Amino acid sequence: MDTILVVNAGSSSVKFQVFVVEGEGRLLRMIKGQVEGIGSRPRLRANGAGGDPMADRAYPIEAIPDVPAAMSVAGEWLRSEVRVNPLAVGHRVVHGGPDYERPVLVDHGVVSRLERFVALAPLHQPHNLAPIRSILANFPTVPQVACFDTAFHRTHGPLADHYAIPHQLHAEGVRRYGFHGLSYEYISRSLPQIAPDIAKRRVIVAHLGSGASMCAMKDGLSVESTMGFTALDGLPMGTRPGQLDPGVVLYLISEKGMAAAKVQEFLYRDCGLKGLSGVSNDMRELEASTDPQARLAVDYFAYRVGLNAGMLAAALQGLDAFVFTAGIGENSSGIRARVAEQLRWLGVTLDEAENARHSSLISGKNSLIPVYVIPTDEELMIAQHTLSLLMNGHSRNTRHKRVS
Ligand SMILES: Nc1ncnc2c1ncn2[C@@H]1O[C@H](COP(=O)(O)OP(=O)(O)O)[C@@H](O)[C@H]1O
Ligand SMILES: CC(=O)OP(=O)(O)O
Ligand SMILES: [Mg+2]
Repeated sequence: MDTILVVNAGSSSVKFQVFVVEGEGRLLRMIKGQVEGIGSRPRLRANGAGGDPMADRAYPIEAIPDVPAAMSVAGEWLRSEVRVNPLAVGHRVVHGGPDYERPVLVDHGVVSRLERFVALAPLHQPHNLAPIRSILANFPTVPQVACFDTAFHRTHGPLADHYAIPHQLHAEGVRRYGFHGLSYEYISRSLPQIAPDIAKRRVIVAHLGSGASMCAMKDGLSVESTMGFTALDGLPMGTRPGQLDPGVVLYLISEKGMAAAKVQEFLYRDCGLKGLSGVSNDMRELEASTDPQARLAVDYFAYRVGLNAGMLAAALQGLDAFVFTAGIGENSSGIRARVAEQLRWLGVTLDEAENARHSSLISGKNSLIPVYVIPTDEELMIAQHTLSLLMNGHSRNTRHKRVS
């Protein structure tokens, strides 16, 4: 049986799926699993093709303190209990920089070029590259494909791609890349089936997970995003602040004497919902808490989603649909209701019962803008890209520009 293994390391989870490759390049999902709750309540869950449970194990926080530990647990489970022996492995790689605008077959040269972006995505890039390196070393004949979060946003025009800084920096690669592109690509490809009337129109997709961003789509393509050069900008996240006056960073350096590495650690790990609430980085815990700071963090999150929706609606010059996806967007009816409140001025209303049921269409009958919940599937996108590179035997991406 030919299979494709997909690995997706996020900031609070390691997700994996195994697909069987059937005739005519059809993919059939065989296993879907994740180690989630890294840093809060680690848990390994995996289901088989029909959703049948294959594993559900909770771990103490010290047993899986970080993404590498989660990767080992997932890898060990796949090796010992599933004995996967894949035809190819597809990886999510968060930062593709200015060079990579589509998925690419990986070799040592590609890995070293992608290493240059580790500093631009320190929560993700090292963990995306580690399994690639390990498979290259141990199974050098297994083809591997890197699929980039940044690639889907390469359709941005110059206004969305620039910061107001001297041009030389843009030429070096200091650009507004945008992330979560595999998730947005999946939503873009799903919309024609789910909502054919709006698929080609002006849509805001809110990818609300541990990392969170929003994308303005027109005709199924990304025209603007809340994230930029790194995955720090835009919405508040589990442990990242989102939009922040750069003056705060200068203050940390000049007044608090923080070195660059300390500032990086602070911005990626100590801010966001965790920093603001002082309670948790996990939205489930914040929603369950009566702590006033936890309440503030939840309100702040919904408020900032609303503010950013206004910005993206301006980029689109109107709005025809709003889509929720990812961990919070798919599972928290409470956050969706709060966000919808923030969008009331646009004529958005929710149907409470449909929202509570996590239905696909959750807007009220008289809502001026339809609101959808679409579970994302970054791993399916990666598997499809991996298979198509295998079948078409595509060459490696060769445009290489300087980044720093
Ligand atoms: N039922 C729920 N209610 C509220 N938040 C949830 C729920 N389920 C998951 N989440 C949130 O989703 C986050 C994980 O989202 P996910 O998209 O998987 O993130 P990542 O890919 O960055 O690890 C968790 O940190 C948690 O805050
Ligand atoms: C780019 C990013 O923030 O990814 P994730 O949400 O998976 O952490
Ligand atoms: Mg994710």
